[in-house]
Formats: sequence, structure tokens, C-alpha cells
Amino acid sequence: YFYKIMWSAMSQSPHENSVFPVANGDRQSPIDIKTEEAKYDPALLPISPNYDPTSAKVILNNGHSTCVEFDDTENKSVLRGGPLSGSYRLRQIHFHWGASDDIGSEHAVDGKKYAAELHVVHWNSDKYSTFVEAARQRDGLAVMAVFLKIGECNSQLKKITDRLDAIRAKGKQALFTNFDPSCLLPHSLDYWTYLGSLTVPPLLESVIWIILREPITVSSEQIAKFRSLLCTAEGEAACCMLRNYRPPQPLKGREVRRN
Ligand SMILES: CCCSc1c(F)c(F)c(S(=O)(=O)NC)c(F)c1F
Ligand SMILES: [Zn+2]
Repeated sequence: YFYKIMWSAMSQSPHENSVFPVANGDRQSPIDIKTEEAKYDPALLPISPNYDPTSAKVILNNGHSTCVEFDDTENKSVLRGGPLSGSYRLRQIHFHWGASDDIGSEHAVDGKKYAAELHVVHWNSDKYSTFVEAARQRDGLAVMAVFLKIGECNSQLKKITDRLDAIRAKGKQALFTNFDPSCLLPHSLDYWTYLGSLTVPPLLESVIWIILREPITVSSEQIAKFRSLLCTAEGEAACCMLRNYRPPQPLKGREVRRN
């Protein structure tokens, strides 16, 4: 239901700012990370993802991205450490990309954009009972972001891109289990962190962002497969999902820290 509210609102207005005043809020995402201004914080712990592959359930096309959803009825797959207090339970992963390989990520690094960006979405299951409740709290969500740059084919991402043909139209889903999203993380888990928001309506300012500094490598053909997804349902005039990233938003005095 929350999901439907989120996405239906997106189709109501051509301009998010008019429908969602929070779009002009003080902690909007994404941002352009100015590496020289990021402050080293010795108190920041290493991040500790601990995912059970059996918690993966389905892969789906929601009309705005492809996502893999996980069973979050218990603390089977959690993220701890880093800037977080307590356990954040894995909810879903999804991707953002652009119409060409020179753009596509949501966050930028010193003005540089990557070809795509993976988001691993978690919610604060220590303090809140559900994802929907957590999504309305300032410390409710933790999203780990991984940049995707163009190079060799990524054999781990292939587990996802090989399934996209089965979920080409909006609303399609397929069983997808025995998958640990750690397989999509880079060797180094060094990160930047800042307080931000969802990057899709309702743009809730409830996200603790953890942006991994090392990108992973994927092939141009793999990103092209994302663009072949449809943002339209079966029976509707087909429209390809060519891009789904929000541009960087004003920092408004926020601090970006690094470990
Ligand atoms: C199940 C309800 C939506 S879960 C979700 C999502 F689908 C999404 F796209 C983003 S995002 O803003 O785009 N990226 C961080 C989120 F933060 C989310 F929490
Ligand atoms: Zn996202």
C-alpha cells in the first residue's frame, strides 16, 4: 500500500516540487560529493553487511526500476556498523541508470557521474515495527549505494540481468531466491556518509546514506538491458525505461563524512 502511494504520487505531477514540498527540504538526495570537503571521522566503524541468501524472494519491474525484494519479517539479513546505531533490516535492492553510459548514477563524485548506481535499502528494525513506519523517521532507513562503471561483464550482476526478459513489462515479477547482494559489493567497503532522503516521491527525509567509494565494473551491454525494461504494462503502448535517476540536490550546509 505504501509502495502504491509512493509510486502513484509520482505519476500525478510533472514536477515533484509542487506535489511534494519536501522536495525543497534541507536534506534532499542525491548530492554531488565534494571529496576534498568530506571530513574524516575516526569514530566511524566499518560497515558490516550480513545477508542470508534465502531471504531473497522476487525480482520485479515496478515501472520505475527493477528491484529484488527480500523477506523482512525477521532479522535474517541486516546491515550494522558504519554510522548506524543498531541493526537495519534488508528490504530491497534496485538500480538507477541513464540513457547513455556517461550518466546514470544519482550521486556524483566531484561532478563525475557513473553509468549506474545500486541501492541496497534497509530499515531500522531495532526502533520501528515496519518499513512503512521507519520510512517516516529521520533515522528510519539506511541505503548503501554502489557506483557501477563500464568495463568487463559482471558475472554476479548477470544473475539479475539474465532475468530481466521475464519482467520486461511494468508489474511483472518472477521468483528470485538464493541471492546474497554482498556479491555486488566492491572489494573495499570504505564509504562516505551523510543524512538525506529517498530520491523518488514522496522524497521522505529518512535516509542515512552510505556511499561506497570503490565502484564495481559492469558491461555496457548489461546496462543496456536495464534500458530495455518497460515503464508500461502489458497491453499499453511500450515505453522503454531509458533513465530513472534524480539529479543532485543542494547540500544546504550538510556535512559529508568518510571513514
Ligand atoms: C518498498 C517501498 C519503496 S522501497 C524504496 C525504493 F523503491 C526506492 F526507489 C528508493 S530510492 O529513493 O529510489 N533510492 C534510495 C528508496 F529509498 C526506497 F526505500
Ligand atoms: Zn534508489
